[in-house]
Amino acid sequence: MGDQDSIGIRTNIPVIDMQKFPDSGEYEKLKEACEEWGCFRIVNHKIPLTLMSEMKTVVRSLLDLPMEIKNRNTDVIAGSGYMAPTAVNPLYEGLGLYDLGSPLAVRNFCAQLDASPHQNEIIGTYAKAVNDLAIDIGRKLTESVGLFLDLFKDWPCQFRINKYNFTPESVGSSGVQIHTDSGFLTILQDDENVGGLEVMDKYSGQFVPVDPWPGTLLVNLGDLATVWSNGRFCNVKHRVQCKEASIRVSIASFLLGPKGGAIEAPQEFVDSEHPRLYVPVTYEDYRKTRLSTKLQAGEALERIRTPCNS
Ligand SMILES: O=C(O)CCC(=O)C(=O)O
Ligand SMILES: [Fe+2]
Repeated sequence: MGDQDSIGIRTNIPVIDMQKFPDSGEYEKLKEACEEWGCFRIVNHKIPLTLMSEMKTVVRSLLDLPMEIKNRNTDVIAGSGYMAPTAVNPLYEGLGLYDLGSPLAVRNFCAQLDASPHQNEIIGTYAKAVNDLAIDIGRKLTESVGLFLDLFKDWPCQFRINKYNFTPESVGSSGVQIHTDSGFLTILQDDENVGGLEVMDKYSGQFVPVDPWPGTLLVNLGDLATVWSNGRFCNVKHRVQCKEASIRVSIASFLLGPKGGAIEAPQEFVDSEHPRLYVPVTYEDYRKTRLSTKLQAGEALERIRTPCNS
């Protein structure tokens, strides 16, 4: 699925039209997108375009705050707070909020950054809308493989506001190295003008550029989607490259996993031909494994393999 160039290399990620559900053809496309790419664009989602652009304006101004204010955005869970540029990622910085579904967490985040009541209102509205959309997509994804579960209702969502300080000197270098997301799924509002995001085609190993497409959103599946689906869904490898000398801003919202509960493949995905690949794991434990091993591109899944594949 997706377009191919003249020598058969896939060049475009799939597009899912949210308004076409419950059309069975769209479910089929969604399933294929999850299995073949672990990544797709969504069009005709319910997040108003005005809210998306107002949110971009707000996050740009938060990222422009002085360092001493951004540093007040401290971790709530490991790695959830402000990340300043580092030697490994000198062009990247990000602010973070855990958890989007909690009005109190949103208020705390805004208070730390001295956000105005207007900014607070926009962040709160966006957080609720994206949280609801993540749950809706999660549900459609499970329906696409024939399961009707209310799996995601209480799962926390975290967001990261990413800024890439691209300059003429940095063209050609890396903004964020190759990685997979560790949670279940990610909704990304990428920069409407500045490209640089690339996803890996799992067959060819080649990177495919994800060009900006204003008004749409990108969905990436993470490691826990691979665990839940017993290896059917692809945890897409991706990276951000500096392609042009312009500041790039994106908002990534991660649907992580059940709070404190373990995630495991349902029995429907396990049979003699498809033995259980992974032991049940909580998001928190899996995240610890990723951080302690520094394995960022899905390799940490090997650490939770079922010992005897029963
Ligand atoms: O900035 C982007 O487009 C991607 C960011 C990303 O991959 C992430 O935050 O996990
Ligand atoms: Fe990512």
